[in-house]
Amino acid sequence: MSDTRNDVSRAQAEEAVRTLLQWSGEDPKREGLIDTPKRVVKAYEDWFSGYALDPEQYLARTFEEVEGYDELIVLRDIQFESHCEHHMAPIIGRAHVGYLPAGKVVGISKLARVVEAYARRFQVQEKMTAQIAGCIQRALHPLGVGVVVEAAHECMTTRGVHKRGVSMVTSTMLGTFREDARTRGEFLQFISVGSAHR
Ligand SMILES: Nc1nc2c(ncn2[C@@H]2O[C@H](COP(=O)(O)OP(=O)(O)OP(=O)(O)O)[C@@H](O)[C@H]2O)c(=O)[nH]1
Ligand SMILES: [Zn+2]
Repeated sequence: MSDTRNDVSRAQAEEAVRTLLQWSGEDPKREGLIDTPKRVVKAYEDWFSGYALDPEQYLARTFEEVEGYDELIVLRDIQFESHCEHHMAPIIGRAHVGYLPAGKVVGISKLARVVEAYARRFQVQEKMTAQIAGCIQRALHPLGVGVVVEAAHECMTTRGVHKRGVSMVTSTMLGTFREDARTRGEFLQFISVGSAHR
């Protein structure tokens, strides 16, 4: 892993963590905290790895053998972890993604990869929801796309208003999902049907 990213050296990033520790009331030099800046920077590489990814590229490979399939395709309960851009606090949730193909069909894991690539960035839930839908629209040109995201924002649970058990639900509907109540209804029905994993 490169030592400098986006014009910031690893040493500078670690120093920033040390500053926050000290600002919080800690002694960054005490034994238990010596390696913490290093760990936090490593964790950031994981949590924010999405900036280095090009989500559309995951949808470049399509399956011709299923090109005749012209019904709804839905991947539901795609779990994700993100961070809110206002407080840098975790957003934990799941996304449901559906599209009505117009020829191009992708491997289903790729839809989850698109969600991951956008989740591993600083986010606003509405923006992430629209980004996922827009990416699928641009890459596959389907007849329609629907994305529903349900998530808990830790900036609302562990701080601030301190409300547990609150979920934010957002959706972006494009094409037939927006214009045709039947397609939208079928999608919403698909994602609300009980899953074995819930
Ligand atoms: N719409 C939207 N709001 C978000 C999201 N993540 C966090 N927020 C909200 O962003 C707002 C930021 O409000 P501010 O008043 O600037 O920040 P704050 O003083 O920390 O607000 P409180 O959280 O109410 O303490 C808060 O209401 C958060 O709940 C998101 O994904 N979408
Ligand atoms: Zn927040």
